[in-house]
Amino acid sequence: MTTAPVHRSGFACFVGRPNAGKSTLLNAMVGTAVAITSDKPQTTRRAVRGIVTRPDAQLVVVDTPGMHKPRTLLGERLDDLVRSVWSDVDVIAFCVPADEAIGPGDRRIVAELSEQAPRTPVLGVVTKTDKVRPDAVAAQLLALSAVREFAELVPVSAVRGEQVGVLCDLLVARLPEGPRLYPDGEVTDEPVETRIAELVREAALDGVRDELPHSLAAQVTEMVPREGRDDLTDVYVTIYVERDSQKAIVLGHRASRLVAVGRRARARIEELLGTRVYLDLHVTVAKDWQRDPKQLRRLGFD
Ligand SMILES: Nc1nc2c(ncn2[C@@H]2O[C@H](COP(=O)(O)OP(=O)(O)OP(=O)(O)O)[C@@H](O)[C@H]2O)c(=O)[nH]1
Repeated sequence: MTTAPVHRSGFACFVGRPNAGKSTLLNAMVGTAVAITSDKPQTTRRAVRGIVTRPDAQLVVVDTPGMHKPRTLLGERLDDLVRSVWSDVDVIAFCVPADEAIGPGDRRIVAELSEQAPRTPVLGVVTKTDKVRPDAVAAQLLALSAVREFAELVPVSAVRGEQVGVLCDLLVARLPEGPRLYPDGEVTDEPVETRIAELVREAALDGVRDELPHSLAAQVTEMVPREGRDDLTDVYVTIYVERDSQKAIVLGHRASRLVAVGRRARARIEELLGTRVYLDLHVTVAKDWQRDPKQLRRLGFD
């Protein structure tokens, strides 16, 4: 007698300190760059979803911003967002990088996880295993196992693609039985405008120094097909900074930096839209937008 194969579907999320490698892991798992990544902490500000569709399962991965001690209104909103995601998923992967000691920040997140999602299974993931020797990976797994009880412990290297499939299998195993939630071929349900704004922000963040990243936001103000052309899209994006000095940094000498940012972002947006793109970037100062409820709402951080 044969039984019908089981199909599972549901939601997972990656949790961890900023820079733990969550977005990179999500991208490796989905196979397409959905969430943006950078070497600056706190790059991710939205619950971007990556969708893995395979014959036996559909896993929707929700990427959350790195947790941190909130210092601004934006910080508080981000933490609220993270918590609302936790209580809404079937399985959580708690990530720590192999090359950094587990510290109070990690323990705080773990404690909050236990409080906010007491019944959700949590997998312990050691990321960036390619950065250290195998014995250090083993030591980190041991250290992680002392933090709390995990449903599974998994070492991964998103950059080398090592163990990413294993992690995916373990996440899928924790999903309930159910039909597909999204059509085949869909990798994210983020609106295209959001993905475009994120691509611009990613390009603008590249190479800037410490304090700017948190002050930078981007928003698509208009996106229209060029009249009479089906192969060209006009895209208008505003980049927000908090101070004049930051505007000068983003623009660069005679706007040379902005031009380079535009060139890089345009290539990615063309890939995304499948048309040629005319990209118009405009930099504007929105004073202290991270602390201003009205501005936060306008930029979509409700
Ligand atoms: N060597 C190595 N580097 C990695 C790996 N995964 C991520 N990184 C790097 O670590 C940095 C942070 O990665 P992200 O994926 O942006 O980290 P995140 O946890 O999503 O960060 P936030 O968005 O700030 O929460 C980037 O420079 C990545 O290239 C890995 O498997 N190996």
